[in-house]
Amino acid sequence: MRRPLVAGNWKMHGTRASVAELIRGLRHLALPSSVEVAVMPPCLYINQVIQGLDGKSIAVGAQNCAVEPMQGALTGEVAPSQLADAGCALVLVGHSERRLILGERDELLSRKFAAAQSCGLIPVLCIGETLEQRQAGKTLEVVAGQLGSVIEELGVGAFAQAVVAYEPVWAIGTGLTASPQEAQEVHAAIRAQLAAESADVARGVRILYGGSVKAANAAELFGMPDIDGGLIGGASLNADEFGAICRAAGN
Ligand SMILES: O=C(CO)COP(=O)(O)O
Repeated sequence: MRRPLVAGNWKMHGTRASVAELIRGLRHLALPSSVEVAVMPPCLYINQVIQGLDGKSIAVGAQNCAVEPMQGALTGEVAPSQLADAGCALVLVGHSERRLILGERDELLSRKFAAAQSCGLIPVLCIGETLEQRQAGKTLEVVAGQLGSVIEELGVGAFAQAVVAYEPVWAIGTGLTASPQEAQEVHAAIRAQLAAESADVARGVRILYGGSVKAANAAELFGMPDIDGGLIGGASLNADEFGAICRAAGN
């Protein structure tokens, strides 16, 4: 059985004071041991979060990493090896905000994915269609292209130590959520694409759903057979709400 994963992507939110308060809230949560829980603070606060959560079984991840695995001359970037050194366990690769606002493309993302893995980090590959693409009936084609480019570059075996997050762009931060059936259709297609190359990898890989997940809709989404947890944005900034979402993944 796949162990559900719920990860909170804090995006570009927080100050030292608000992060301290969120850490306090997270420390008080009763979390189900059947669920793996992670938070992804802005890079600046990773250290504060790792120290603050000491003893609490919540993993810490980053929202991005450099294309080069090791430290070196790459101004403004953070190497996967540095994230691992700081105590991170995971890293997001290809969040739609980075694809769309910063122009990150599939080829670059395969390199980040490989760089992260070479340092022992678990990459969480984010894929998903825009509203325009969905309305044009291209959802499965877009998602298959984003996933397929990493499979092509690195081989399906790379997904034995990775997570996929399906995040429809139109559902991010909008309050619109894919219905459990809509999400399940895409998750099943993602798993089938992996299964075409390796049944074992497909069976083991966790595919998270992201896009306006809240305590109120989490259980229904997580109840679908191919949804193995969530990547939570806004709702992860509230410890109690985040805790309720984690508990929904454990039921
Ligand atoms: O982008 C997301 C997580 O990576 C989802 O964000 P929201 O939960 O705020 O819609």
